[in-house]
Amino acid sequence: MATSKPVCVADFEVAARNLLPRNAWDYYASGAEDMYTLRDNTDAFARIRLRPRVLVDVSKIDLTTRVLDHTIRSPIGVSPSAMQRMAHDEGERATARACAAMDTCMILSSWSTTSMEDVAAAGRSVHSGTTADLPSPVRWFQLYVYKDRATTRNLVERAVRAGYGALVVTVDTPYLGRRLADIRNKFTLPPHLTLANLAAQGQGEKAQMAPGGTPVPGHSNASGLAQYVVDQVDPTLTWDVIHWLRSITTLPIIVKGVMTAEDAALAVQHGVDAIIVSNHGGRQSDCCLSTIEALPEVIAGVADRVPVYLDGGIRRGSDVFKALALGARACFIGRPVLWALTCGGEQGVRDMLQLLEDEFKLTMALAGCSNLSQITRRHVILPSERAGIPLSHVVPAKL
Ligand SMILES: Cc1cc2nc3c(=O)[nH]c(=O)nc-3n(C[C@H](O)[C@H](O)[C@H](O)COP(=O)(O)O)c2cc1C
Ligand SMILES: CCCCC(=O)C(=O)O
Repeated sequence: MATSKPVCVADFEVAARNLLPRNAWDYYASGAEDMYTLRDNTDAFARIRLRPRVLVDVSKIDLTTRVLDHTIRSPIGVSPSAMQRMAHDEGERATARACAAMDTCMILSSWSTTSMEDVAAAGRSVHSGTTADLPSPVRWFQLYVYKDRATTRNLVERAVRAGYGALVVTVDTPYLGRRLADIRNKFTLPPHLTLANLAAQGQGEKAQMAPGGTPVPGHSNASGLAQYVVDQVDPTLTWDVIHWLRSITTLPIIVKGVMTAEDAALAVQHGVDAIIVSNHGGRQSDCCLSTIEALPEVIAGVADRVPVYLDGGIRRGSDVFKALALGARACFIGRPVLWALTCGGEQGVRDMLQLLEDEFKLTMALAGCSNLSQITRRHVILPSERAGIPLSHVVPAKL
């Protein structure tokens, strides 16, 4: 932990940067290519301003929300990020315990360095220790679809058995984005760690990330990770995969990585249960829009038929407020979890989530909202509106 307690998410980042080995820091922090989208994800939030309402009783603020059929304590969940044991020996277990303690949703990566069964048990132990009637923690499993469908099917079946409540299918990664630092570092997983979900199904050798093998599109000189993706992950996926998944599981299906109205409408047509607007933290296609800028069109494409969540660039409670004002039902956090994990394991992640929750609650109070349904489109003002287009042209007043 830093010598003084972090007072904002950025403090966790500075502390983690000083603690992590280069290979791990670069992998966690990088975006693709020139990292325009990575920067835009945060900068675009900063360009949105609030329209606070006053003289509203905000002495009690209710942050609870529902994600699919689960009630969680606040609309701030945890995105899937691979290989968390590079940050802290307890890795994904610590994140699971922190999420359970904070009563929020954790999405576990397919490429965790702890098996999904061990993570499931870790999340559960916090709750079962003291109060028997507390609900099980909300955990979803993020799925990469392997070329080998038997491998994929095994992952899904194990996720069901381990009690995961939904599948989050990542759809923005037919190949890995070009992350220059990882290429320079020839990034691979440190030798004492494995992609535990694959190793647990007897595919330890597939979880090696050695350069060499099938040529990687766009990578004259690939990182071990990019090579692993090109060897294993199915780049032929189409919307048919949703129907295939439906044929093998009854779990709700969420697609992660939708950025346009067209794909949002297709996702609904193909029967998904929810959408996560995500550009993979700017790690896949550089130059695509920030997620907060893409959110309005995705919301329009969905037209209230399924819930829309968002990740990418959330670093402040006010960012969560802005996303909800623009129509997201909840937000998910990526890198800040890895920084907090590095700094203080489970306690670090709890502190970071608490900090974001406190900031969000204060933003609500200062904007005159005492529950989430009171956060509306009229609470935010976009750069185009600041530039002179009157808000009344964009959102009709509902007084
Ligand atoms: C180190 C790292 C690993 C990630 N691993 C995965 C993954 O395994 N599966 C996935 O769907 N997304 C993965 N992501 C993307 C995140 O789920 C999320 O979309 C992104 O980090 C959100 O942006 P933020 O970091 O600005 O909060 C990863 C992101 C990072 C930074
Ligand atoms: C297929 C990529 C695996 C991990 C990941 O999603 C990331 O590094 O961004």
